[in-house]
Amino acid sequence: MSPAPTFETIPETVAAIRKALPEGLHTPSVGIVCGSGLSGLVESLRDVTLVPYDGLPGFAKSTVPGHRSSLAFGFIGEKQAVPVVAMLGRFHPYEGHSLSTVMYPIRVMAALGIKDIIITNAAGALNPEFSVGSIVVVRDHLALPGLSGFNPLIGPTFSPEVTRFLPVSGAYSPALRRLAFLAAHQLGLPSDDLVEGTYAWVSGPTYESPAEGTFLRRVGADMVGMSTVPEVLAARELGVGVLVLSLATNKVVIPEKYRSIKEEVAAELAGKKIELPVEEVVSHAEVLEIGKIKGDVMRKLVAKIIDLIPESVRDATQP
Ligand SMILES: O=P(O)(O)O[C@H]1O[C@H](CO)[C@@H](O)[C@H]1O
Ligand code: HPA
Repeated sequence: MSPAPTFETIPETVAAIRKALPEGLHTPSVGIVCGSGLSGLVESLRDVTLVPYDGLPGFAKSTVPGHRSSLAFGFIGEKQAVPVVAMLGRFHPYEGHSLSTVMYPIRVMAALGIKDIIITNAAGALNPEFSVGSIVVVRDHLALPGLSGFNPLIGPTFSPEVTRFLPVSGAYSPALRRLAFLAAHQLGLPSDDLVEGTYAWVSGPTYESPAEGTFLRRVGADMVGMSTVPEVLAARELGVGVLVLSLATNKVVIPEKYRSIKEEVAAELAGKKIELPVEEVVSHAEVLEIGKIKGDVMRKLVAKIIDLIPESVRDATQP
């Protein structure tokens, strides 16, 4: 496991990044986190400067296929040239990274000056009304590891300035969520493409068993994934406005009724012909494939949302 970075290394990391950047990009106002297979979001950026994670104090290397290990700085927007920084690749606890390492890039982006962050991820759909390819504007979360003793903010507070007891009831900015739906409308996306829901954070790296999927659905989750929530907490702790967009890359297997091998054997012994069900299995290859198919829509949506964020909002800390 990489050593946990602390707030004391932030100035050093910020200085190393700024040294690699042209003047106009020193203070990005919006951050973007690219989820699995979604690094193509960078194609919306103009005048890009890449800063590899390798060599940045406190940064690790992403080991997951579909995650590059670089920060991309550039400008987005038709109406205005908004300076942004995108993480091409994130860190997940299941890779063996500490939660501090997972949150560190968000804290660095906040120190660089971002006021808002758009966090994207690939996730499994639990809500039966969602289709593969739906984009979910996250309105709330269920932090399963957090509820069971692995809250990312356990331990010494990150810096003397942040609160010990972070409220998360309003973590997902209503103002930014509103802009997401306005942006979808302006892009002419079909209304079913963009929906709202609650994201359940699990540790992974296994996908959910049918019983786990059933449990998560019953307790109110619409989507499930292995990332994002630590990043949301790190951003909110520092007053950064948060928008999370989850791409439904697969449906989580939630059986209406379990297949009964006992009944199948009985039927076989009685000489009856039975039809065997097709077993559904999720794979990361499928997750990346949907990311590729929907990547362009996600890219246009994120660019449009950034274009719609009024300067007054970008320049003020989100409520
Ligand atoms: O959340 P992101 O990084 O998009 O990736 C999602 O896809 C991977 C599983 O296929 C897991 O890492 C899950 O969290
Ligand atoms: N479960 C957890 N994480 C995921 C999934 C899933 O089904 N799909 C993509 N990331």
